[in-house]
Amino acid sequence: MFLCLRHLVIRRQPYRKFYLSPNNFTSTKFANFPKSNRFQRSPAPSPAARSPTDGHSFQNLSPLGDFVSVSQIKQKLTKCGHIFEEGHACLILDCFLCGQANSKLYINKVTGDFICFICRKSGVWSQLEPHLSAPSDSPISLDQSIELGCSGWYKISKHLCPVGRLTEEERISVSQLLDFEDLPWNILESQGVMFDQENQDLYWPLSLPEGGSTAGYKILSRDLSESCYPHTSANGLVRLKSPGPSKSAIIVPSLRDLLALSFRPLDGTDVVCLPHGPLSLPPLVLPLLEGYEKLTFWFNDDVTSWDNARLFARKLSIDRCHLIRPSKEHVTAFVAHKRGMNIAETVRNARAMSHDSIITFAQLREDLHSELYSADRLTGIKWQRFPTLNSILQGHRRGELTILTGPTGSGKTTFMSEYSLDLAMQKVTTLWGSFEIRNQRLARTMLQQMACAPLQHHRDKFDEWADRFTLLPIYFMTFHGQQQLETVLDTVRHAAYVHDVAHVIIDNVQFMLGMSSSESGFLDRFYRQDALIGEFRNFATTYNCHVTLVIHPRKERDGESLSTNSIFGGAKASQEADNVLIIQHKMSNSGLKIRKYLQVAKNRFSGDLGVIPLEFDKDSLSFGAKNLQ
Ligand SMILES: Nc1ncnc2c1ncn2[C@@H]1O[C@H](COP(=O)(O)OP(=O)(O)OP(=O)(O)O)[C@@H](O)[C@H]1O
Repeated sequence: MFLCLRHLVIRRQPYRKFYLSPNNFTSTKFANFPKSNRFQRSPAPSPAARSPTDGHSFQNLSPLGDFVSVSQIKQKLTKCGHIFEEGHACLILDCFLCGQANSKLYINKVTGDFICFICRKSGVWSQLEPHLSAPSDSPISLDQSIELGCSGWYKISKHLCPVGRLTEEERISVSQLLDFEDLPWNILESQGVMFDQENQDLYWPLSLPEGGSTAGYKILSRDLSESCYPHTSANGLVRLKSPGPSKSAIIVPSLRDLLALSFRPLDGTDVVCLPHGPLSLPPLVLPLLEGYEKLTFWFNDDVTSWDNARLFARKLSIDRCHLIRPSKEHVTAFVAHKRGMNIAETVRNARAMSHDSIITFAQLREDLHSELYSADRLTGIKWQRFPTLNSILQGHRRGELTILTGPTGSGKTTFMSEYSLDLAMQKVTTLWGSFEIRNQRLARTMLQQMACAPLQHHRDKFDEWADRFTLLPIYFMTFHGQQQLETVLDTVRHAAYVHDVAHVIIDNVQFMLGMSSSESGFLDRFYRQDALIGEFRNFATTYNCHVTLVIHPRKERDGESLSTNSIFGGAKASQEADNVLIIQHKMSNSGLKIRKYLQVAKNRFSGDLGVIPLEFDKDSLSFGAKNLQ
């Protein structure tokens, strides 16, 4: 029944291991690898792992294949006589697959995936490699090619009309809906924007370069929210070109920001709106920004925007990225326009995002100042369902490691499901590694928790709820049962690069420790768990991603409370963790009822500890505040 939940399921496939970690970056092998691309090699998901909505991204086009480093790719290209240009995120060469005039082949320097926007051939390095030395007139047929058009488009298009056909009354109504009095209709018309007369949404084509085709649509709804069609695989850009050649661009998260900047175009500077706003920057979008020498992020000052601007800058090559930093006066481009502020000056004041290896306090001061004006950045994203958790932990912050433990069957998975759902509903991109229970069951629990009602009694509502759930940024790994640590780590790193994942949950780590129960096997498991925790700690820091590890307790004696010492393994788990959460049981005074509570046993951020009662509601499978539809 849950097959129709169209979330990407990441399936790890065997491949030749090859790492580009920050630690081995200095080796000669990778000496030429750009600083911004210090990511580890990632695995290729199988074609079977593709979701129907994700058919267009690099990641989903990746079949099985060996991996190579950027230096190996360069060597191979040179050996086969291909002249390439070293771009910021890609290697760029004339597309020998189609040979059409001006067609370019972009090869991602981190993943090795390739794309040509003219012939629309795309895939992974192992697919391209055999064709590098093929004579140019030999027929080339790649296993995978993508059609960047939108197959389901005709279903929507019957309600759409070009904005040029709107009556004056309709235009006034749209301007009011968007709170945009001086909406520049000429721009909307020239960009081919369409209006959905049924839902009153604006459909803005996401364009691709060179062929000028459409990769999907960015939709601005009447409630001012923005989404994409197709939902996750719309990978083009909305771009306002400045007159004349442009070597720089301002990157804004929303269409209203883009329109606001159309009034005072800056010489030689384009304005670009990302398909998924500040939430993710798919690798397919990187080639579209290759031509710019300078990129300036003008995002909001919320914690997700701030964190992701830094992540995106790493993907795009941080050396060319600038940021309009949150300050007391920080407003979005849309608000700046409404207030008649000096846009050119704001853009001029954007600061470079890269620092030299040695910096002074004067440079750090900027960051500290910005941090103070973005309170959320310090304290993290607040849970809607667990207000007491907010008062103890202050919020959910990137780059931290949390350990959740509790007796067998105490509700660790159920609690973590709701805890992560709450965050995902606030746009925290989440990757679930559920080794113990199948994704179908986990998805059912989450859907029930989102709906706050038992699914089996509301079958008629299933489609409505599933549609809502589909929009949440949640990905599931398809692992089940015992897995190799490296296999899981590779998948997690891949997801961090491709999907900008902000929260990874591993439930539970015992499934990466092997099965042995002999004495030496037991010690070995201790050792392996320490290594595992070290690896995930490293990942959390390097990728600025929050990792939550579910770990079984070491011993469970009836009636005895657990402590940080009860976590399975050595002391490494509690030492490395920033937060330790323990689900505890407590017998009521009458001895008839078991009460559960969540104990915050470690909190590195503020040091505050405490307990949160967990009242389980069986209908909604929920511990959190009720009536939160
Ligand atoms: N407080 C609770 N009261 C009653 N039932 C609960 C409670 N919490 C969870 N459950 C139910 O108990 C079952 C087991 O819960 P869950 O899988 O979350 O526990 P767990 O601690 O992760 O288990 P394990 O130790 O096997 O990993 C589920 O069916 C869940 O719906």
